[in-house]
Amino acid sequence: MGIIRASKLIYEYIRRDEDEHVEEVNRAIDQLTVDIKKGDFVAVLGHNGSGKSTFAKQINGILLPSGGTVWVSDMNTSDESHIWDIRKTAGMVFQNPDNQIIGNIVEEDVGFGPENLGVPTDEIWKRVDRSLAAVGMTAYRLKSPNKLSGGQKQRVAIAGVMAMKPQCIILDEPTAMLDPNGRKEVIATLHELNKKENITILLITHYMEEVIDADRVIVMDDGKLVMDGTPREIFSHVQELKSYRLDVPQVTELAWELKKAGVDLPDGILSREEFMNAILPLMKKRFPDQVNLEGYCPDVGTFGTESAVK
Ligand SMILES: Nc1ncnc2c1ncn2[C@@H]1O[C@H](COP(=O)(O)OP(=O)(O)OP(=O)(O)O)[C@@H](O)[C@H]1O
Repeated sequence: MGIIRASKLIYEYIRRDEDEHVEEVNRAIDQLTVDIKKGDFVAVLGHNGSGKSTFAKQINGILLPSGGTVWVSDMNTSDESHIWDIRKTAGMVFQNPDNQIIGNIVEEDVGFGPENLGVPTDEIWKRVDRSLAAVGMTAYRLKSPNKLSGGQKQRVAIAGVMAMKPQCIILDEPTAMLDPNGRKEVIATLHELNKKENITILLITHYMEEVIDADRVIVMDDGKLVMDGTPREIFSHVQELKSYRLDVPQVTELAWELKKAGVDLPDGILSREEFMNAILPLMKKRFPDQVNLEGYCPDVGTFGTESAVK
């Protein structure tokens, strides 16, 4: 059984008037059932308001279910006696690292979580060393977080969560405030943590190119789980994704348009090689003077971003 499980989960935001009468009920999560395997890298996609953040907050016990159940490592989040163990097991990283970083210098910030948990001092330092190394921030340990770039700050926030030794980390749009380089740094860090430390990752994101290397992608719409599969499977369903108001990576969209026009291309996300192999003979035929001898047409490279082309 998985490390995070939700069964028929319902969450309703309820607005009440001064007399505590219910004025409005907004069902943000509607009968969501999902089972996340330990060690998986799972990306959660969904349009604004589809319920992604509400789901994340249920895992960490910030919000408790209105119906159904969430288990983290077999602990029911509705059982108050488990709340601290649940938070140690499932760490949360939010969109804005400034809200999560409190230390005056980086190493102090990373040690803050374990210190609060009462971890002995020498063990705290071991964890700080290990966490900073894992996110590639050892060289910055004595710097003030204010002097760091957005991507570096977010890596410090991730190190701070890692120092609590979680089995999984849930990240709610951790790259939303970062520039493309910062985004790449953070996503690469998450894959390192997942592969080397076997930390389960649940990444909520709006950026399609960030889900391409995930083991599994789940798509939410209107509080429900509407798609579930590998990135390749999910991106094979361009029309369905569009019906949930999700953008498809440019290169996938291009491949889809080419297929509609009769070009023989494989389904799903194309590797650069698959795309080139399929498209180059056609390009050479159509624009013989513009395709160089290495078989690389510079214009093709602009069809998708590096990461989307993979
Ligand atoms: N504090 C709140 N009070 C009332 N309704 C809320 C609250 N937070 C979220 N909602 C509503 O719950 C639904 C799901 O919101 P949620 O923030 O979970 O979606 P999301 O997929 O994370 O969106 P986004 O991508 O914009 O962050 C939306 O209809 C939203 O308006």
